[in-house]
Amino acid sequence: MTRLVELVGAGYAYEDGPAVLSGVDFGIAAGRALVLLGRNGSGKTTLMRLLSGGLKPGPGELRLDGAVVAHDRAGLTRLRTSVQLVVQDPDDQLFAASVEQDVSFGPMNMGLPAGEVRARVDSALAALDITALRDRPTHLLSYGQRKRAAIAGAVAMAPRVLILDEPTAGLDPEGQERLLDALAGLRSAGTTVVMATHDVDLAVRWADDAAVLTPSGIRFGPAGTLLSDPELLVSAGLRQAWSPAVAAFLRARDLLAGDAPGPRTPEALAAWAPGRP
Ligand SMILES: Nc1ncnc2c1ncn2[C@@H]1O[C@H](COP(=O)(O)OP(=O)(O)OP(=O)(O)O)[C@@H](O)[C@H]1O
Repeated sequence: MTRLVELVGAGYAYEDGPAVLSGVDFGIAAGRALVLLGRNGSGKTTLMRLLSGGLKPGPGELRLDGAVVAHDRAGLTRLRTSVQLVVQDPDDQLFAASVEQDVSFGPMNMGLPAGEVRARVDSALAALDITALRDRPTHLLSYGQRKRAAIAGAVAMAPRVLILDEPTAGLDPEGQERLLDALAGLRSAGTTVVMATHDVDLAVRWADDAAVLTPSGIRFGPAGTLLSDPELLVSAGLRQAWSPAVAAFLRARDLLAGDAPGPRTPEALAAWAPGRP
């Protein structure tokens, strides 16, 4: 599995504080949907900021395509054309007067020609389904619209890896589905997407791989396996996911073959149940 960006032997402590992360060997593999889970304060945001260059690991190193990233202007500029982080609160990210101005800021700052900037903005707005909001002042957008505008700003940088800190938090169910559709479109266009979330059900449904931050370190593996492990979930302060719990219940009653995947959503269970004995 090719790791686009990775931390090797990495740790981080904020000034005057204890180490938040230590001994981290962890990377983002091309083409996989990766979810980060862990209790409040476990270090998810810190990990994402290390992977996207906002923080410098100490000790350890960050590598992009296998080469150590220098945390200087040239190194970080190169990193940011490949890896983009969208922070949790869109108001920490949006700063320009209109959606178009905000989304075009990154590509303009890269010195791209006007036509290329325009094409990237058009494509990012379309990907997040906010083309109609192009001229709207950012401060007049709804929270969900601001979330999508902030993500569009990162998408306009055409990153290979898009890292999202709790992108669905605060969105209503329809807003969550719209966002997941947008992420599915980005993934099929070749972008590797990583998200931090506290929503274990969403993680099971969405992710290929999971990284679970526990007091004894980061556990990494296939999302379906890791997030069906009750002990791991308890150690990470997470509740059990709905679909593995339902599958275990059905298996215990011989309603589901041992290796068959259970229904992934309540709607799928409702559709599946009538045909069962
Ligand atoms: N700028 C900072 N200065 C000092 N300590 C910080 C800073 N940012 C985070 N921390 C501390 O680092 C630890 C990890 O925080 P981090 O934000 O990475 O956790 P998280 O898993 O993203 O949490 P949450 O789920 O609440 O968003 C916490 O103990 C936090 O108080």
